[in-house]
Amino acid sequence: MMTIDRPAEPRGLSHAEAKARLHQEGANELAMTGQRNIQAIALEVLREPMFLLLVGAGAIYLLLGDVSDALMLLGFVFVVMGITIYQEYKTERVLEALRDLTSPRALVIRDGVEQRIAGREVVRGDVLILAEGDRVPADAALLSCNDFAADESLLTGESVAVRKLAQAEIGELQPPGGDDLPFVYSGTLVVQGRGVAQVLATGAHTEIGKIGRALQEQETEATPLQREIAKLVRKLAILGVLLSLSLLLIYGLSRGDWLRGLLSGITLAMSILPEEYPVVLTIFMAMGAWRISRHRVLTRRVPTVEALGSATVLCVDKTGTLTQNRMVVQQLIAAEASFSIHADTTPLPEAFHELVEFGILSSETEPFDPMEKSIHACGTRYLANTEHLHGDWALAHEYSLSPELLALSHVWKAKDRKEFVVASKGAPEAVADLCHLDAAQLAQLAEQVNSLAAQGMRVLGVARARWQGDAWPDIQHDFEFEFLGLIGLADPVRPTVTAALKECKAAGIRVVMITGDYPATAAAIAQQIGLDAGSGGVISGSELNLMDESTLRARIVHSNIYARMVPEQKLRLVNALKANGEIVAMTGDGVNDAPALKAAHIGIAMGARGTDVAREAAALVLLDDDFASIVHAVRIGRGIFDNLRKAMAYIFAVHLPIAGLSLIPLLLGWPPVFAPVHIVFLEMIINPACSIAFEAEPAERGVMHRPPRSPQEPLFGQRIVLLSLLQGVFVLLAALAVLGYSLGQGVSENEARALTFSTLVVGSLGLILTNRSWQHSLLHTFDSPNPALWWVIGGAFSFLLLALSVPFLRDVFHFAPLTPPQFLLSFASGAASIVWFELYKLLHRH
Ligand SMILES: Nc1ncnc2c1ncn2[C@@H]1O[C@H](COP(=O)(O)OP(=O)(O)OP(=O)(O)O)[C@@H](O)[C@H]1O
Ligand SMILES: [Cu+]
Repeated sequence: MMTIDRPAEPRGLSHAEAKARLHQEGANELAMTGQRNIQAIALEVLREPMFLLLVGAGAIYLLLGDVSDALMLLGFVFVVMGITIYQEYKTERVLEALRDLTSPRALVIRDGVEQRIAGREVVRGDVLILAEGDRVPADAALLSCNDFAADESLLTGESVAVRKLAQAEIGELQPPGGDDLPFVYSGTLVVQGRGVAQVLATGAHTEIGKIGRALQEQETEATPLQREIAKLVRKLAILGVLLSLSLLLIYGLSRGDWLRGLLSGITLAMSILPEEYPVVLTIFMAMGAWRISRHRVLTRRVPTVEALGSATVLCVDKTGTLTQNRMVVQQLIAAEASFSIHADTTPLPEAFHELVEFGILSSETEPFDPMEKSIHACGTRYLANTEHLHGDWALAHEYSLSPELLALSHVWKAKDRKEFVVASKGAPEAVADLCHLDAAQLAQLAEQVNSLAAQGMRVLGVARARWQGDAWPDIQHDFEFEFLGLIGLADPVRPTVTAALKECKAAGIRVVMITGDYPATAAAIAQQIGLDAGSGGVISGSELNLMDESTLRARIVHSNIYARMVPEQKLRLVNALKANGEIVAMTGDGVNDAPALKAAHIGIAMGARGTDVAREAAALVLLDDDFASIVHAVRIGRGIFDNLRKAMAYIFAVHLPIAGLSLIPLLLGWPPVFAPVHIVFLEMIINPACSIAFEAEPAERGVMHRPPRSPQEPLFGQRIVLLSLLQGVFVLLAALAVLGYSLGQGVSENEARALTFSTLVVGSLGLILTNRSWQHSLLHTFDSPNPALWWVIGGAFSFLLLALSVPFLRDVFHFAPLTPPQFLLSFASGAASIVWFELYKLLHRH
């Protein structure tokens, strides 16, 4: 594998050129599927059963000759429709913004500066930097590359990777097929190497665009929560239809007035109709994803928001997630001597010069690996003006790191020498293996490695060899390596990690460290950050290979540190944890992490370090790669689930008195309390209350002090159903009592209706307040701010007062004016109906 000298760094397009071209030739995107515009949303709303029922009710009013009732109802219909469409539109926008954020990015050079831009902004002529794991954003020709191969199966169906070679002359773009061509195609995957390429075609002009195939979002299966809610909705819908039909029959047969019977049937159907449940679920998930994104975590699959709250194990990489991935050479060991690097001006003793020299020779000339960068920096500091720096040597051959041998070698051609110089570095045990150390040397080495690793340092071994001959040996073992020493690199831990780990512990979430690093290093870092290693000790990659599934499942319960793991082993760990019934979140960044990320319940890719492949496989993307952000997301996820449950309990509870008041008076032979217009009024409280007010409710203080929710635990457990039923029953009883009492006092029908309706409205506003917390008293919740809630409650209450006092509205609602004592009676009864739940909370807490 020969390296090709890179041509002088290309400058790429200028910003102005790129902007003009984007304007002229259009964005680099394929037709998207599944977008909803406002017309589509409106159409969907028009097909809703609620809307059809309202139109039906309006038609009946017309038949009955009640033109003003009919018009009023239709007027309200438009208000409710407006609110619904606005909400859905807003949700859609939120989802779209998320899609934009999570859509592919491209690394380009513009004005000579590397920068990440949205894939859709790539234009013809842009210079792209492509690396292993990237999705190619546009059709392009390679200007330079290193050991480059692409998976073009998307276009050709051929799954074997295609080797690419840069060419000096960029010819015409050719269709895919065949090795050693310079062209790469939009949508295909870089599986090996790095390269710089110039864009030849974008958007619909690319090969994939010509096929007219859109990169489809993968089908998402319904989550348990979605299924649970669908089931609930089905049950309630059937119940509603049956009850409404019975009411129609009873009314028609007993009173002979079929049209009014139909109207009452429709009113009842509207009051039971469970249309809020799926809407609320969608809104909560979308808004939740948006809230999480403000903590620099992007949600690629929205239902993950729900899974976050039940995560029991977080499996995280060490380097870059728990630590900063800012490696600094800290200690050198050569033969028996050791040298600590400090800020002072002590020169580096001669004994260590070769160690650093070969450390540099076994690194890239322009390194991007933080370890290699820091070895270079060390050389610049100590070896400047010595004969140990070789800027003029040419790299003749290289052997890369592999999971089987964690070492890499570079073969150099010096101008003034006949023989080649070989430099190798890698995991100490791998380099020791290359050097064929004897038992005594190995024992001494192990001691030295452990002394560095115990301080949390990453340790690299360095070796040297010579080579004469024309052909390169196949494997690194064929060189005669001589061991030069050890380099210890420190990687500071992230300052936020310790606190985040504490939070996990309190929240009953286990944290598991999976690292490619040496066991002692992993253990030392774990100790520094307070990660509990578990009673089973560190498990290494080679030990893991010897375990069968059942052993692994037994051992994994007691061990939280997995060292010297290769990415492929992450999948086994995920599966073992899943088999033990855990809900697993797993981080990853490389190409080989994708299967584990997919298998985990919550795959988390790294935004800064991660590859496109990892991002595509993951459900969440951490923009700052920080472990603490995962914990934030979990906390938000738990809060969202709580709020969802509160909102659902509220909807459930509030529909009961509405349905009861539509049904029971008729069964008792009393005048009907409700017409459709009253239901519409109540919907105008319920809808924003559950979707806006509960959504904005701050998480309860204890969310991270209780164990994860079991995924089997339904949103509506028996206790919750029972309690919300009771909440509804009490409001119903209060309203019925007011109705019965006032009818008994011989007041007019309209007065009785006004009294009952006021009681119901106050009761349902009370339900909102009391359901804000299932732990703390209503008064306690005044401390936690929620402006949206107060708008909803204030608005509803003001509108009630208007409906009672403005003559025109009074007519519409068929109300009679109330005296202040009468209103007070309604208010007090409504408020009293929630007192029991406050007492229940109080007793339950003690
Ligand atoms: N550029 C390199 N030169 C020499 N050795 C390397 C290099 N990169 C990695 N290694 C060796 O391979 C081992 C594993 O590296 P790997 O990249 O798998 O770990 P990592 O992914 O950086 O760590 P983590 O799993 O904690 O994120 C390292 O501990 C080191 O010994
Ligand atoms: Cu020297």
